Amino acid sequence: MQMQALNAVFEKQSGSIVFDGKYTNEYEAIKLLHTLHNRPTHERIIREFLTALEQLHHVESTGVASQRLREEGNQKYKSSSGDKELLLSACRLYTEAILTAENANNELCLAYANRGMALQDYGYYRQAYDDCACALEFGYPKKLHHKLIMRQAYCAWKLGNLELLEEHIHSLRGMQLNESFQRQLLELQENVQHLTQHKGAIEEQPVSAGESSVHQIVNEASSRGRYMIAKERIPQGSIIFTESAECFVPLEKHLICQQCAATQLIPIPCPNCHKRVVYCSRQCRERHKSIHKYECAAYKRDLLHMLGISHLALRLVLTYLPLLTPQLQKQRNASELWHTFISLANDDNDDDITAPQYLKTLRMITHLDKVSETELTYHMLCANLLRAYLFECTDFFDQFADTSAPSEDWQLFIAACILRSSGQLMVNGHVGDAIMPITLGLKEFTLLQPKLWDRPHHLQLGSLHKFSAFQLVTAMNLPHLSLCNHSCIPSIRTKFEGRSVVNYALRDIEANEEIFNCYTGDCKTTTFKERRKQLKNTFKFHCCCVNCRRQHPDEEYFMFETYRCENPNCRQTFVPAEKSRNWWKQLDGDVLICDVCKEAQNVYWYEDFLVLFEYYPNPKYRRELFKEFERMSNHILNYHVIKLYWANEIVNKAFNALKEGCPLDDVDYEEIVCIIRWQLDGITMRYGPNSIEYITKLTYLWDLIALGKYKCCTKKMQTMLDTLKFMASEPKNIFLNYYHDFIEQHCTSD
Ligand SMILES: C[S@@+](CC[C@H](N)C(=O)[O-])C[C@H]1O[C@@H](n2cnc3c(N)ncnc32)[C@H](O)[C@@H]1O
Repeated sequence: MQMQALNAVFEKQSGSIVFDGKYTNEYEAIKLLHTLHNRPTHERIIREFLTALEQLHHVESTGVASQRLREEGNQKYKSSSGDKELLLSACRLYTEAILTAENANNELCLAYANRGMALQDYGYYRQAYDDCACALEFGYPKKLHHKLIMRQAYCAWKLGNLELLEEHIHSLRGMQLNESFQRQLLELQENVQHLTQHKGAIEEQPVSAGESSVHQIVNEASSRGRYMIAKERIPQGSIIFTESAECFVPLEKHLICQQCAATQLIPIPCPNCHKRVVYCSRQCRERHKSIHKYECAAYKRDLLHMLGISHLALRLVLTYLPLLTPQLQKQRNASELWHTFISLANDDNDDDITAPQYLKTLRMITHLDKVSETELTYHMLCANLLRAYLFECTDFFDQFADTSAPSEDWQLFIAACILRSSGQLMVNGHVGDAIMPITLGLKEFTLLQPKLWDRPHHLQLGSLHKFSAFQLVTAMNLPHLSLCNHSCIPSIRTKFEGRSVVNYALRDIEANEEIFNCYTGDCKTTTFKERRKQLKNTFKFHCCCVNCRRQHPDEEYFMFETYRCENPNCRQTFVPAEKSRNWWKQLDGDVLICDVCKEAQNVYWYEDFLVLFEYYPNPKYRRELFKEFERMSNHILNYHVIKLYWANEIVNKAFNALKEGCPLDDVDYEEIVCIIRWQLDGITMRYGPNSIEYITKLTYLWDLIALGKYKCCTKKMQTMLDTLKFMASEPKNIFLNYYHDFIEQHCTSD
């Protein structure tokens, strides 16, 4: 509905835009919009659209709904008496109560207070501490403050934070406390003496932003622009550089921390924008304030997810503009503002490695001059809409009141800046991934899943495979990583760690060799034709990498698509024509034809397999299925995509059967282990041994080891453990805990 409304708004506007001549720059493009004879009509249409998007809510009814949820939570809490699952169920209900309350503060504070109590019982002390602070912030009854402060003091003690503990003890000393609270206070005072070390556990982990000197940027006039090379030999697996994104946005409405991109969090929402923005801590909420104050009204209207890359462009402008304002405030009009801004972007005197991120960002390449008029119009209209939003719904432009240029000129300039950032991000933006539980809905939180955890950050036995998938969660601006040019055989592997990245050498890189990223799927997962199209459409170049220069650039891809002809007179290996390659995803679709003898394959082996798969719970058919899976190799070679796909389905089915109480015997387990190991070898071939694809599928094997169904030798285990280095720390800690809790004891020495 909203998307349709947006399209209608854009359609009404785009009809009156006429490009006369060649594209000049973002400023001129926006000026074209600003000087249209019917601009007042356009402005009215946008205003009406923004008003229609407003989603008002009734504080009273949200309050009532929140209260109901909190009371349900209370019941769970009361019945929990030490039961961890029930305790987490209570936390989950309290979380819903917090999200539902929105800004019904009288309920919000109670929901926070109750969640804080349950989280403390569970052992999430940092989050419990913050919940108490939130309860106080949103108006928890004054006469009960001592309860929350006592809880905060307790959590501070558990977190080893002496400073906070002392602060809260000090407040408690000034309060009237009953006997029981006096006793608790005494105990806490004793704890102060035990706590000699300040561990500062409430502090966010510092992000290493240092860039090592093993690489450098080459800036010479060439059609492929700047690029990165190795200054010295970089061995496989070593870190080339790290970078922390100053700007990112969550993708697909994922409820991740808007400040640090943590995916595993107990949410502290902004109460004013309909549960669309959450943080992992109060500290993150505080740090994000300078951005959120201008985005809150847009989230409230659910506007930003409709605008794709322009949202990240807006964040770039909101983040970097304050740094540029000193140079801009003396400029008298939009044209001067623009020229000053562009001269900063063009001034590349600074060394590219050490330049601050905003300068690197300003200098990112854009191909807006090469996009179609339709595409350009779309991005112009998005930028203009965001400009109008900032003007109509926020006080963003007030900050320029004392500068030389009038507000109208600042508006034009800001829209041009957003458009420029959008163009840059089209070719420089990055998408970050995260390992998350497979079945988790968008509004669910990993840490609050009752059936998953045994205690904080420690999974229940047999649950690791729930982390067998990853999702794309962030769109990020990483201007240093963006300096890597593309190759279909990349030389780096990027690990996404919240809003930071660590870039490892995928293989040995020799001194002076160029360091390549891959902007598309690589040459093993996509065809030459697919990549060529994407690189041309989005990145505006033809790839001439080592692979693309090969006589058969699809050779590696075809390794996973090769068949042996069923025709006894042929029996040749072949790769089907592109249009029939997906025959197996839709059996009544295309026919598979041998490329050599041109005979249609009747694929009986595949149909037999599918029938057996349906009868999986029946042990007899299951055994047959395993055999049929093996026999597939008579028809599809190597680590064929079909076999890799079905390996995963069989393993999944086994774990689902286990969940549903369908017993598997030792022979089944042996077969499943063989399939998982084969699958892991295939994934290693296709995606690499340190890939997120490999790590996520490792979870199945680890669960079987933990359940005592497979004995793994220490050496093999060490190889698996080594891959964890390529994981973000949030899931890595969970994997390591799981290893120590359940796996270590099952490893054999030979
Ligand atoms: C993310 S930027 C890479 C850094 C860029 N070279 C620069 O100077 O800012 C992507 C753009 O670089 C250029 N590029 C990247 N890889 C290339 C390649 N292999 N061959 C030619 N041009 C390339 C294209 O213009 C592409 O749109």
